[in-house]
Amino acid sequence: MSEPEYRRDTLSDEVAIELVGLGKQYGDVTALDNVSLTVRKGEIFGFLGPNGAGKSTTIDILLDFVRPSAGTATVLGYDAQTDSLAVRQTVGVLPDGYHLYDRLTARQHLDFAIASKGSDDDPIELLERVGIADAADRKAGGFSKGMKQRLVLAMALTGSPELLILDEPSTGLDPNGAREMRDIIRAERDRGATVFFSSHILEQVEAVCDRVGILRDGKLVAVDTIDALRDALGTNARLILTVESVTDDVVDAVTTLPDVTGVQTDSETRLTVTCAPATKTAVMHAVEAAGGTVVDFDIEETSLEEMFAAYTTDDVTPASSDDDDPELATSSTDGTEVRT
Ligand SMILES: Nc1ncnc2c1ncn2[C@@H]1O[C@H](COP(=O)(O)OP(=O)(O)OP(=O)(O)O)[C@@H](O)[C@H]1O
Repeated sequence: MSEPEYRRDTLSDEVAIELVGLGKQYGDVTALDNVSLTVRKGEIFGFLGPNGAGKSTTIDILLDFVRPSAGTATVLGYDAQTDSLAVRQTVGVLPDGYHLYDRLTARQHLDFAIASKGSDDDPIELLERVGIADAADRKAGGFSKGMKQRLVLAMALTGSPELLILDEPSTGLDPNGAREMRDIIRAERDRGATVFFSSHILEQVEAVCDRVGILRDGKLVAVDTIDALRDALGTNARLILTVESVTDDVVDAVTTLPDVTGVQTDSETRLTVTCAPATKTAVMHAVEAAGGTVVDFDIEETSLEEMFAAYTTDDVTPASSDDDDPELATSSTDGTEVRT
């Protein structure tokens, strides 16, 4: 058995993508710096990061469009550089800025993809999946941005690949298209495929991803579920209390608590308290001890944007999740589901 075969057999059981110490230098620019990551088979993995973080460079290395300066990338057990033909044959790809042939129809593009993959897919069925079957015999040159994106996705789905690598798949899609994209990504995972995709659209990522990795300046700064990353921030919980009467005593009692950074009286019965997550219970106790009666509460979780900013800018620093307050991880007094 040859060496590449051996590597594929051993690694491909559980691992879809393996990056080890991956680095890429463009002259003085460090596009990737010692990135190590394992994407498991069968998961939907979101690859996030601000503009210029290195997402496309990583994907380009996986597909051997770009050679790394350091480290290795393995795709379904194949070395991305030495076995790049096998990778391209096996993987479904939606690259950044894919070039379509203006004078060929959607059907002809699919025929080409089907022949390249050696699959027996029906081009119309593929076009139906991505919602452009009625444009099968129109030339791609006249397609809108979203239609082009859908056509490239149909090409990526050809041959039911074990792994889909999608670079910004929602680019150019309207809200319906974005929803259909999410449905397709889930359906692909459900049939057993692995989906690795980069995105700026955080709601899209949260809606479908099992785990995410966040790149910043070429470094991988976090890998986990969105919930775990949000919990790890541990900052800026906002507790919105409805109290029978917001008295001065109640406000004073809350304001003097340690780890309370803001108290705002919204109305005679509403108080918004900004505090560390672990202080939320103490706030409720303080209100009651000062003679207030809490009739309802709600907790605002860190928004996706705040979370993304925390991991990718210097303004906010991710903290440990050890100070989470399990007492409040239930529901508010009006039965509304809340999260800490
Ligand atoms: N061919 C190239 N020559 C020089 N620098 C490059 C080249 N390709 C990428 N870079 C640089 O490498 C860094 C990473 O770029 P990359 O395109 O991978 O980021 P990205 O995360 O995909 O960004 P975006 O979200 O804007 O697409 C950037 O600083 C970019 O300018």
